[in-house]
Amino acid sequence: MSDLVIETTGLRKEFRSLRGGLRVAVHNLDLAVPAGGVHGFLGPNGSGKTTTIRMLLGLARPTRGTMKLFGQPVPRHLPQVIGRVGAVVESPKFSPNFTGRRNLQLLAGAIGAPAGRVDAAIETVKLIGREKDRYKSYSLGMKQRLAIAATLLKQPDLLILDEPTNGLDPAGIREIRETIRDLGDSGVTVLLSSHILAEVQQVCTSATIIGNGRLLASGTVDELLGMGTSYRVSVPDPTAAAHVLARAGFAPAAIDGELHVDADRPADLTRVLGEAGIWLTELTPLRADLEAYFLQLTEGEQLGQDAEEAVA
Ligand SMILES: Nc1ncnc2c1ncn2[C@@H]1O[C@H](COP(=O)(O)OP(=O)(O)OP(=O)(O)O)[C@@H](O)[C@H]1O
Repeated sequence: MSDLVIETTGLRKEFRSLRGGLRVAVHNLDLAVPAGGVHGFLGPNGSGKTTTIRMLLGLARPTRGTMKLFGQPVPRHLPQVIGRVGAVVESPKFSPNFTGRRNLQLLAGAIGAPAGRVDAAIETVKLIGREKDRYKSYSLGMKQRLAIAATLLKQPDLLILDEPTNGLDPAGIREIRETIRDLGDSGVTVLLSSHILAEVQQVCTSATIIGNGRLLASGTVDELLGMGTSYRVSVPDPTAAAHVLARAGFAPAAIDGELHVDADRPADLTRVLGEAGIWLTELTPLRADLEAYFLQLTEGEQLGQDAEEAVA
């Protein structure tokens, strides 16, 4: 039995453009989101995140491929699982003249959720103190938190948030990120789509990186941080070390008098050099965040642009 909450295989979505071409928004995407924690769905603008989410929620039809939520094929079995899924994809419609709390009470009534959940949801998203103010007086960040509160009324096991910090000021962003982290810690699986690397690095436990609708990398954030990292190798004899590393299949480079080498696992460098009797005086990772890695992966992608593909 799979413990994946979201699983897509060969997922593809084509849109037909007015000029008769095909725009492939999602290319054969294999997405695997494990249960628990916050999973980042990271990609530049226009890379296919919203399209993928809309397909998962039954709002758009895939051209090809399969999707499962909680191990159930969707959209076929969506009615069986949708009760376990909360999503903030588009701005929800709240009544501007009602208070935040009243809006939630109406929603709770509509879905048959116990009234007690309203206050619990308000507490979770940290709207206490403002819940009796009219919705129209809320800041963008408060509106976003109310939207998340609305999804919590059905106590979802999976929460899908499409770029929830878009358009917020720094304080609003911080609050939403805290709320998302708390939800992940509380056992809800959160899929957080974002084009902001720092956000994924700060909030997520695992992530999938896409560019132009294609999977670029996937794994725990720690794995992604470690992948393809470049190291500065300090040794008494850099020339000898460069020979040894090259013989072992690495590609050492002498940059500004320093020896730099890419490696997935730094222990491999230590071992190879140690076996040749070369002892490191220092091994320093040169890239400590996802930013450079992400930029490297998405290099050559048409960031934020629509990729037109001619009909084959
Ligand atoms: N209904 C549609 N008809 C035609 N093309 C579409 C449609 N919806 C999305 N696209 C195209 O599909 C591609 C992926 O868009 P999508 O909104 O999924 O990306 P995204 O990663 O969510 O980007 P953003 O962060 O800007 O929302 C884009 O090229 C977009 O123009």
